[in-house]
Amino acid sequence: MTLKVALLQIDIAFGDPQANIKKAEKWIEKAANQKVDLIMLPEMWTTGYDLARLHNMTENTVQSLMSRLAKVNQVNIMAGSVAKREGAHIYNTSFVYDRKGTLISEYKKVHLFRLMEEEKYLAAGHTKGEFQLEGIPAATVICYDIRFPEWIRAHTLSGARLLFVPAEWPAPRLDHWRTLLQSRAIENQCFVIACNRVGEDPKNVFAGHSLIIDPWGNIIAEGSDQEELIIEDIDPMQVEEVRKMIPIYEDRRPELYF
Ligand SMILES: O=C(O)CCC(=O)C(=O)O
Repeated sequence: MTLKVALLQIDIAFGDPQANIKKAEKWIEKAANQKVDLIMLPEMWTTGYDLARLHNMTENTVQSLMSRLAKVNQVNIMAGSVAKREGAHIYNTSFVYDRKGTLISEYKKVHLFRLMEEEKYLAAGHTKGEFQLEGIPAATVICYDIRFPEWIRAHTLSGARLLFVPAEWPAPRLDHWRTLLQSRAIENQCFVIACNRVGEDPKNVFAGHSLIIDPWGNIIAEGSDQEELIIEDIDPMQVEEVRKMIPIYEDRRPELYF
């Protein structure tokens, strides 16, 4: 069984949730018309990194909208991440909805990125981002999380075969983006499906170059640095083939690693 995946590589209006939600709704309809199985958005796509004003912009209506769009279009939606308030804290939180519109995953970014001052405005999550996508073990991590190979390995050790990475990755470190994502795919023998934004905010230019990488490390789809709908088929069975050929999970020596 193959899965047709659509990445919405969009620009994000700084601190303007209404404009961003309207745009996402249009792009989701456009992708759904192409009969895809999953639609994915980037990181913090309702607000961008307007962190100082986030307390006025935590957007909880977006959850019911994503659930409705998933159900109406009978498509899985990996809804990137948005700022979500819980009590006194705001978290960089990702959501996944299945074809019935049911919330099947909620993940709060664990590693906060100091270079963009996340630790000043956001609280860090403490739990893994595992879920089942149409019976396939999958996981979400967010942007900076990919610099922590132990965190990704923790997810693949408990079964993840598909790794989703919503991001707002800046252009000056495009080489890191590509190399880190390819490394995570090769060393964990899993698919990596990474949706980055394009455009700029007052402090950063963003790279685009969203990527879909197979478990052998081949880049099977790559965006440009412009807004774009990227659609690609993936075959999750490829994970088993690669893991059989080079059985790293059997050959690990964890007793020596700490
Ligand atoms: O690690 C990086 O270079 C970029 C990370 C980032 O932009 C983020 O986590 O939002």
